[in-house]
Amino acid sequence: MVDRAVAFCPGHISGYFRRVKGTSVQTTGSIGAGIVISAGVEATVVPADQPQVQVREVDRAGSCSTVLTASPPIAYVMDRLEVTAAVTTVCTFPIGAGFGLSAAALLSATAALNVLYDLGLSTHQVTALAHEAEIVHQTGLGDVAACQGGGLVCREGPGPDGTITRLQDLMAGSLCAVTFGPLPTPAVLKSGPAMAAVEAAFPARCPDSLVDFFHLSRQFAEHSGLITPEVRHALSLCDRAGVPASMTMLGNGVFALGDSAVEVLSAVGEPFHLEIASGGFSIQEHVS
Ligand SMILES: Nc1ncnc2c1ncn2[C@@H]1O[C@H](COP(=O)(O)OP(=O)(O)OP(=O)(O)O)[C@@H](O)[C@H]1O
Ligand SMILES: CC(C)(CO)[C@@H](O)C(=O)[O-]
Repeated sequence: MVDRAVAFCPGHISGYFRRVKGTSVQTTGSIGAGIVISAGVEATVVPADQPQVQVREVDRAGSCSTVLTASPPIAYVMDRLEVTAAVTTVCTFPIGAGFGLSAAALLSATAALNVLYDLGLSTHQVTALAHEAEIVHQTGLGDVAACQGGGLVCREGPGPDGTITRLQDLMAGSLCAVTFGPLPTPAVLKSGPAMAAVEAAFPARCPDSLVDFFHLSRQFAEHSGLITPEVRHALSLCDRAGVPASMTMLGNGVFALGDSAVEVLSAVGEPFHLEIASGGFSIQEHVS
């Protein structure tokens, strides 16, 4: 009998995406490209009589505070699994800023619940359920599929079983991001005009390098209609300094590549240092 299980899942920044409506939730999602980042979500689960979720964020000073006391997509997972538990998620990056944290929370919580209650789900079944919750709640489209592994990810088919190519061991140089506040994913995904512009802007090929990824992402961002005034200002500073940069999808923020990126973005915010993760979600610990 396990008393507590802990799992971790990296986050994901989408550079460009296009929604795909399939014939089932598993074939519904998005195609596009992004990077899986080492910052993500750790989920700890313990048995409880009622489903409970606490969403905690650690700020830059290291202090941890509860930012939400509910997470409908995680509650959905418990309902589908017919289990109740107290789930605590902890992240070090802000929620709603384009770091794919809803997907990371879903994958880590589902994986931990599987261990806690010895449910016998395969990795594929854990991923399928997390993706289902993400699609049903419109908290994301392609992040669960991306966070099955690491690297620079190109998804050419929707859902966790779509064709996914991962470029690993990239000569990344320095990567960083700034955020100017949340851009709630469900609000954008539910907007017809926003999604029509996104569809028209989609660059229909995979990147062959990190620099190419920034180039394609920026082309997409420029045509997507999603660039906010703060993002425009930050992108102009990057352009002037010759720093490849684009908008974090879907968040009101910018991510950038290269040794001078931190300095340039420091003029508009406090940059988060990014690392490309080499793998996807995993169980960290279970205590009997
Ligand atoms: N760390 C988390 N732990 C638990 N639930 C979360 C977490 N992050 C997001 N969620 C759930 O997903 C909902 C939507 O979050 P949202 O998709 O805007 O954030 P995000 O995934 O960080 O952003 P994005 O999808 O743009 O990268 C939240 O209201 C919450 O219910
Ligand atoms: C919709 C999205 C841009 C943000 O959650 C991402 O999930 C994606 O690439 O599908």
